[in-house]
Amino acid sequence: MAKGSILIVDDNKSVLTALDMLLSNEFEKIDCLSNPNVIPSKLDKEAYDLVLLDMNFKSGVNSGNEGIYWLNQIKEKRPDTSVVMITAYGDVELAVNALKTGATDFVLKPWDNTKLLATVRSAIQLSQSKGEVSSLKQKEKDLKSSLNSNQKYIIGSSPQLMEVLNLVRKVAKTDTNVLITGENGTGKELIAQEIHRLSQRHQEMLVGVDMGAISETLFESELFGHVKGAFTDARIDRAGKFEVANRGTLFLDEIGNLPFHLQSKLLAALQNREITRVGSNQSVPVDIRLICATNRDLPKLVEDGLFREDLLYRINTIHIEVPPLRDRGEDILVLADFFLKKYGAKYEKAHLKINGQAQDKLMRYNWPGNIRELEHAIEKAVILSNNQVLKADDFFLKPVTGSKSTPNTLNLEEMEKQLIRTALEKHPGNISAAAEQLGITRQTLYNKIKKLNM
Ligand SMILES: Nc1ncnc2c1ncn2[C@@H]1O[C@H](COP(=O)(O)OP(=O)(O)OP(=O)(O)O)[C@@H](O)[C@H]1O
Repeated sequence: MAKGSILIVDDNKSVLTALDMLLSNEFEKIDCLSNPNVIPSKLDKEAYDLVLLDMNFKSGVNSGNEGIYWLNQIKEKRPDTSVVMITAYGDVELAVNALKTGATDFVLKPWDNTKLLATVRSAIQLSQSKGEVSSLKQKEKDLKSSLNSNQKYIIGSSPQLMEVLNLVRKVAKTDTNVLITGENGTGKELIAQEIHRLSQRHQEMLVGVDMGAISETLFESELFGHVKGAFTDARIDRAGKFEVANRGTLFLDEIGNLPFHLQSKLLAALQNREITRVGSNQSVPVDIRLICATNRDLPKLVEDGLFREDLLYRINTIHIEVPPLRDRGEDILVLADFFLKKYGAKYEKAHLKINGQAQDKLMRYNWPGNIRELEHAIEKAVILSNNQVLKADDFFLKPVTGSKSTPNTLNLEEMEKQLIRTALEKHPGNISAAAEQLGITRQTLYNKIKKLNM
């Protein structure tokens, strides 16, 4: 017996009985109604794959209007249900009218059993496919909203961060391309997520691609998709990131790592707003909002011939620079407190605190790994400490070395900062000793720390 539920509505009892007998041999569930007024309450209780609906209920009136009326009612209540109209009159106009209103098909009385069964089967199939499409669409919607709800909060209250967030709010509502720059771990991806969340595309996907992690051979297939057989491993058709992000936002992270010879392919897709899957010759239009991020100096890469100037112009309509954590003053402690609560809860160590000396240490450190490094430092301290109050020694921070903290282009102010930092690192929590090492008084050191916004 085939899967399928059918509601037959006809005021002619003998028609109802004949159809019931014919169809109940073939399909799982058949219900009959002789009074169409019961249709709405019946449909409230049950979803049918098919309604076989009489066109003319009032004897002597063959306008078909009552059938059309009930057809509309059914479509409104159950848009996925197929409706096949039954009429004794071969009126083509009526049939066309019913089809235009949303009927799936038309059957004439007296009917031919084989033909009627074929019509019913295909109408049921259509309704079941529509149901599947609706449920897939719903699943897609749920998936998108659950993906988008994984958004993390942006913590911080420094004027530097506020400036960034103001810019984010301004550009989010537009469709302009945005380039986000900043050191590793400053929160560039988080800013991209925030732009998407505040944009008109927020119900669609934010699709991220790490341009530094895609192998050159798979670049085109990853971004533009491929058709079955395009290359040895292409066993099925597959959409690329551009297509998946259609109507949403495409986030190209580490754009500065994209090899030069692939940049023109990306540029072409962005300019033409269409892509062609690998192995296909059909172009597909795509509607995406583009956000790129990098920790590299793109104008310098252009100067060195490593990044296309036309691509840079295309991606940086709006430029957002995310400042490093060391320049965000108060944010260090605000974020430290946030991560303390987060990991305190995770490792079941509630009400942890950071003492003054440890706060000083966190404030003075230059955080080359930015917020990511701060988060790891706090997590580690929470795991390893046995006390309620975390002390300076609980934070294992890398000694300030390497090119990031001492670039060749230090100016006088930066050199001063650097020297003060090193002295403070050497004498954690002991301002007097640090001042002595620097050959200045304690008060002068305080004044300098304040003036240099350290
Ligand atoms: N303002 C913030 N509030 C809370 N968490 C933050 C904030 N900024 C960054 N983070 C967290 O720090 C980590 C690093 O952030 P993110 O990945 O966005 O940085 P990024 O600049 O994109 O890094 P990379 O350049 O290495 O890709 C993430 O776990 C992120 O959730």
